[in-house]
Amino acid sequence: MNNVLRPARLRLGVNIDHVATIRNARGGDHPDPVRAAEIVASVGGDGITAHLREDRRHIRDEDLARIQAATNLPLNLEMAATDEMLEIALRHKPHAACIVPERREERTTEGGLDAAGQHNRLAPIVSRLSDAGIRVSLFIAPEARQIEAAMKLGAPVVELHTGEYAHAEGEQRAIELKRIADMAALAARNGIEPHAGHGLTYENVQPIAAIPQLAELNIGHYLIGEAIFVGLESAVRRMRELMDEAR
Ligand SMILES: CC(=O)[C@@H](O)[C@H](O)COP(=O)(O)O
Ligand SMILES: NCC(=O)COP(=O)(O)O
Repeated sequence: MNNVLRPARLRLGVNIDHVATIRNARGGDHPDPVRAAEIVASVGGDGITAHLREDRRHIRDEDLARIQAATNLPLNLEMAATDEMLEIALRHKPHAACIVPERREERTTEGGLDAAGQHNRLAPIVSRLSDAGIRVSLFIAPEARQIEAAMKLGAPVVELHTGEYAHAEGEQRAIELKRIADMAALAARNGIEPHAGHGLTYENVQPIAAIPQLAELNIGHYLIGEAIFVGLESAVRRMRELMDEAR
């Protein structure tokens, strides 16, 4: 492992969707995801991730500009590959757009984007985002054919879905971890910056953070849940410490 080029620092992007989930439960404006973004910035988070779902169950359109105005942190906008979301991304020009699969009836993002099967649908969206100076990321399962598809699409970044790893137990977890490590290495060898995220917690983050090629982790639901008990500052700091220890 020593001869692998490690990105200087593993970045932590904090997904603030579920602050908005709690806000929306009562229809008002508290708690405000913008306040969460400001706290993340104040404790050294490296970016804000927000998923504007088609059903607007958490983050809403008006949140995007407010988040962008509130901090200098790069915004990673998670979006479905639809004309509506493309138009929104082009209007807001986030630092990055992470294209994710979306099904309205799902509780959370259940699998990766089928970049291999949807080349023709994705190609114009990737081009238009890239032409607008938005860094495109594809949220994919850790599979070689999906990395190859990302290469064909010219995506500079892939985010490897860590959900299967997070849910696995015993020997299966080691198998899932190896898939992610192998695919991070494959992506990096082919000039694609690998990120990872979904379902990461204090308990399972370190083996992922130790994968040398990974440049960024995006973590949300667990951090926002933990913030209820210890505050968002402490939760982000603790995650940062665990990530640093793992490297
Ligand atoms: C794409 C992803 O893994 C997460 O950002 C997740 O989609 C957050 O939103 P949900 O919790 O609504 O799935
Ligand atoms: N892309 C993954 C993400 O942003 C956060 O996922 P989770 O930690 O909320 O499961």
